[in-house]
Amino acid sequence: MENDTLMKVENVSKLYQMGEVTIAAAKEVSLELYQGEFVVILGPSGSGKSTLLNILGGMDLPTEGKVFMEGEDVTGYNDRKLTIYRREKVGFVFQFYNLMANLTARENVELATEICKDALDIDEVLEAVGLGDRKEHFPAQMSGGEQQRVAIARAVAKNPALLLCDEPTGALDFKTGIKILTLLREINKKYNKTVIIITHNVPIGEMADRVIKMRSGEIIETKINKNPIHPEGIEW
Ligand SMILES: Nc1ncnc2c1ncn2[C@@H]1O[C@H](COP(=O)(O)OP(=O)(O)OP(=O)(O)O)[C@@H](O)[C@H]1O
Repeated sequence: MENDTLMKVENVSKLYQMGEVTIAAAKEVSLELYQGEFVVILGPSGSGKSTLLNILGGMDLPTEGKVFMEGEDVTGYNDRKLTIYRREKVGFVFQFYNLMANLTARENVELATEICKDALDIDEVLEAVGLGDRKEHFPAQMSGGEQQRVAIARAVAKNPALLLCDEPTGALDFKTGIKILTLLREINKKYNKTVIIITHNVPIGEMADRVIKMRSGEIIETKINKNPIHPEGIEW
């Protein structure tokens, strides 16, 4: 693991006012993310994982605190700058792929890269995710695992600084899930991308360089894995 800081989260809270009650979806969260690191954020439902992910990804702003990407204060961005931030700095991978049904695998990736400055070669990335021979297939002609590979290619081809994955194996069977985790680790190494997975699936933490545990909007534990295991060694 390299120690160049990519992101800094400083005392971030996200508060929701529900009538008389204030809900803290995130409570004074502070953390640093390093270049090329593979991080798993673990926590049960309602622990604040999505809230943190949305803030890291520039989809939401905190009520309090600051977020820095490569030294720049994202929390000070206006809407236009936030849009550029999401477009150029962050690649998203979701549980349910979110592909365009009427576009082929290649076109899905192409569409995402068209608006990016430093996009990678689409065909090379599709090869890297193991879809070299399925580029012209539509999502309906592909398995869930293959669709998730397209979604990963789409996120990676933008050449973002950060890859945010929200329960990327949540809709997949165990074996396919392991393959997707293996792919995410390969992408992390090959492109030296910082990858963050959020999940409630505890064993996935074993493959990470660092595991961050959340509960009730707070980070309750951070663990560094000196020897993260190969995803094929994970069982759930
Ligand atoms: N827009 C909102 N308004 C009010 N409360 C919210 C809002 N968004 C999230 N919360 C609350 O904040 C807490 C954290 O939610 P969050 O979605 O971040 O958890 P999570 O760990 O991602 O859960 P899950 O795994 O179920 O997606 C929850 O108690 C949730 O109900």
